[in-house]
Amino acid sequence: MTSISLKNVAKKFGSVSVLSDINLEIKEGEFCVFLGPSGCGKSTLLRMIAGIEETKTGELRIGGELMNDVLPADRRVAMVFQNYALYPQMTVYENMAFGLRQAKRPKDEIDRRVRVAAQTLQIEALLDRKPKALSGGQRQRVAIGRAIVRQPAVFLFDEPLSNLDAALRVHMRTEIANLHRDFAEASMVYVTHDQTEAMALADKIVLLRAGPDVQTLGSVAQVGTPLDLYHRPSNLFVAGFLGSPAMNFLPAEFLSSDAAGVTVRFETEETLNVPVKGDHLSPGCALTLGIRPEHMVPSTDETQIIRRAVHGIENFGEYSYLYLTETADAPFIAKVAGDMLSKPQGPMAFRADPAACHLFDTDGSALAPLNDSAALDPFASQPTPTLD
Ligand SMILES: Nc1ncnc2c1ncn2[C@@H]1O[C@H](COP(=O)(O)OP(=O)(O)OP(=O)(O)O)[C@@H](O)[C@H]1O
Repeated sequence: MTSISLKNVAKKFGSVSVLSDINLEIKEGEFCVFLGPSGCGKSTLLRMIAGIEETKTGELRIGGELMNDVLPADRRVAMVFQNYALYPQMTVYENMAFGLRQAKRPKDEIDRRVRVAAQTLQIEALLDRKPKALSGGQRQRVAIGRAIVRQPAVFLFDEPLSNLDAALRVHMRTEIANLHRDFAEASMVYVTHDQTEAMALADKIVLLRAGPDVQTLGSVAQVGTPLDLYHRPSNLFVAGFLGSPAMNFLPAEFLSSDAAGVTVRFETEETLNVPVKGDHLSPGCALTLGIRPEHMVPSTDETQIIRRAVHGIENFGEYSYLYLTETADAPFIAKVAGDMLSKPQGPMAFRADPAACHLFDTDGSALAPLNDSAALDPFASQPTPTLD
């Protein structure tokens, strides 16, 4: 049993609170990613699981056992740090063997475990080198190897790839996914502020948010699978955090609600229907419509249309961004296939697929979809194109 459970966990540094009321269940074998903006408390939460930071408020359990007062070395966790934290005076072999020697494991067992881990990570040829003679990617492999040899129940990763260049990050990401497959029973908790890494690796994302100022607390904004958070954000923060370019937000006025959903009107007098529940809303109340750039599809339809002038274009060959506002303050972007436009132009019509539209209440919470499963992945029911 290597599940991790946090109940009403909070954290203060002196008088400054950084985390409040964290309740989480991470299942055995699950790959859980803590994602969120800088300073929201991701690393602090990870370090609390590791035991490097104390947990004085709430309950932290690993495998059902209360860990609040258990020393880091006795938690069966291994942590991989962003800066690798290798001992510069030791060889790769000695770095990987260090924890086992401290634990007074027999010499032949240490040797066997180090060599198996080195083989898994393809660093056997580097065992006699010192860290300064390694590339960034090789150093990170050694740091991961040092975690593997301890055969932990829980792997903790604190932004392990952020010091690597873009190509190597993608490569190491695959290696970490393979590690998860090879150590299927170990739970993995991974901190990053990179949403691509989170989407690619996670079984479950815990998206944390910081308060509006440094005195307010980090808290959980939403927990779910990557696609759950992407397709069904429960609030404006989650909707705006995941996705690049970010989701477009447009102020809208509530007009009516019926069995087909909610109808809203924009300043431009255009109206849209969104399949969400709105029985509780009063006419005229202010809402926010959310639609992702890739769901703004050029169209000749007459209904469900948003018409805007194209003020700027970025062509990337495979796709382009059309900028539909003059200023960058509140960007409104359509991401369209290919390079359909070469210069700005007057009003152009985009169809906003109802299933891909989100509506948010004045407090920022998402209005519930009429059909939960459809909203989770609005395009799941579309047939896969075939090559005839
Ligand atoms: N030892 C400490 N003493 C005082 N404040 C701390 C300490 N460690 C962290 N903090 C504060 O706690 C908050 C959360 O820090 P933490 O490093 O957990 O955030 P993070 O989400 O991991 O950020 P980043 O992505 O920038 O690493 C920050 O405001 C930070 O300044």
